[in-house]
Amino acid sequence: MAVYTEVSDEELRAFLGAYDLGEVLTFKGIAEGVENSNFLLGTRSGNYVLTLYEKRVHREDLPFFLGLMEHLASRGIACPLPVKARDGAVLHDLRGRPAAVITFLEGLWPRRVHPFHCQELGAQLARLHLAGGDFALKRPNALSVGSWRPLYESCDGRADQVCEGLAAGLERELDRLEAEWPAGLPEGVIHADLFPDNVFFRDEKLTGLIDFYFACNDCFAYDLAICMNAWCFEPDGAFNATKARHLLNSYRGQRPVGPEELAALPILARGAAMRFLLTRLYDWLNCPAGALVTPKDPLEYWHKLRFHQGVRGPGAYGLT
Ligand SMILES: Nc1ncnc2c1ncn2[C@@H]1O[C@H](COP(=O)(O)OP(=O)(O)OP(=O)(O)O)[C@@H](O)[C@H]1O
Ligand SMILES: N[C@@H](CCO)C(=O)O
Repeated sequence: MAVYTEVSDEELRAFLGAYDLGEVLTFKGIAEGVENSNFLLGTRSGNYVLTLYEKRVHREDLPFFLGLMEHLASRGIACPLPVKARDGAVLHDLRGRPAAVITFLEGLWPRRVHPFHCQELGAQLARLHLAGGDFALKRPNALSVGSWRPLYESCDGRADQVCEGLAAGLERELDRLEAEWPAGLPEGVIHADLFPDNVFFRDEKLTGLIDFYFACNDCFAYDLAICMNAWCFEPDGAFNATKARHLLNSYRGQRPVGPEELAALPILARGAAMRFLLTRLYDWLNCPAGALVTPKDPLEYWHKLRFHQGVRGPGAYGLT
């Protein structure tokens, strides 16, 4: 999250007039994150997060995201619940943007990832995939392979401003991903952005998942690849096969992963790295002046992508 759109006291009062949340006690912007404008909201009835949906979230997708949180919570996956206003709706407008209030989830996200975090994550990711099985709505992945070249082109040939040679490397990789992207793998609802800052823990136990605003229908193994990239590299860039083994094996303890899914992991991990590299590159080059946001480093994902380019099979991910 971040704050792109400020909300004045009067605007907040008018907006919350439609809810039964009680007197406002605290209200402050959350600097963490990069996608939407988020505020911590404390009222007489409890703590909430107020989100104004920004650039990448389309209004027509919000019923999917908010409905999915309700669905998963009803299936025992701890996640925030959208709060209904008195008119029964969870979505309203604030400063010209769609906005919603969701419940605040207790817990801390891991600043330093240990293998036990990956183990907890793997099992919960599989449970999420299973729990999404009977969710009625569908949403294709708007950030899958077909979107990467247009996203790259929207960076106007400026990739080399970030790193000399990046443009040529990305173009070669896009050709390869477009030619080899797997089809026909088992699919369903995936989170698609399950980074450490979206997973809360208390002691060594996972307590909840947040940030479902990229959730979509896509192959389950792609979600695993996203998590492997986000959780199994060390701060110095080294891949940690022990963490990957914990992640993959605890996932497999809840949902069997077929040989075709395992074989696809290296290319899926390259694609997952490309997806986050490109959104980061775009944001790096187009950071709005005055917004409370720290853009994330695109090159972190270029290094991850380069690692997977050298991988010959899923054995590199700690599997035997
Ligand atoms: N329901 C919630 N309960 C508690 N904290 C929350 C909740 N929603 C968001 N936060 C806090 O706000 C931070 C940013 O939220 P979130 O990850 O949803 O933002 P984002 O803009 O989608 O960013 P990114 O995708 O970069 O993680 C979280 O790391 C967490 O600290
Ligand atoms: N989790 C993403 C930001 C939200 O898309 C990243 O780290 O690039």
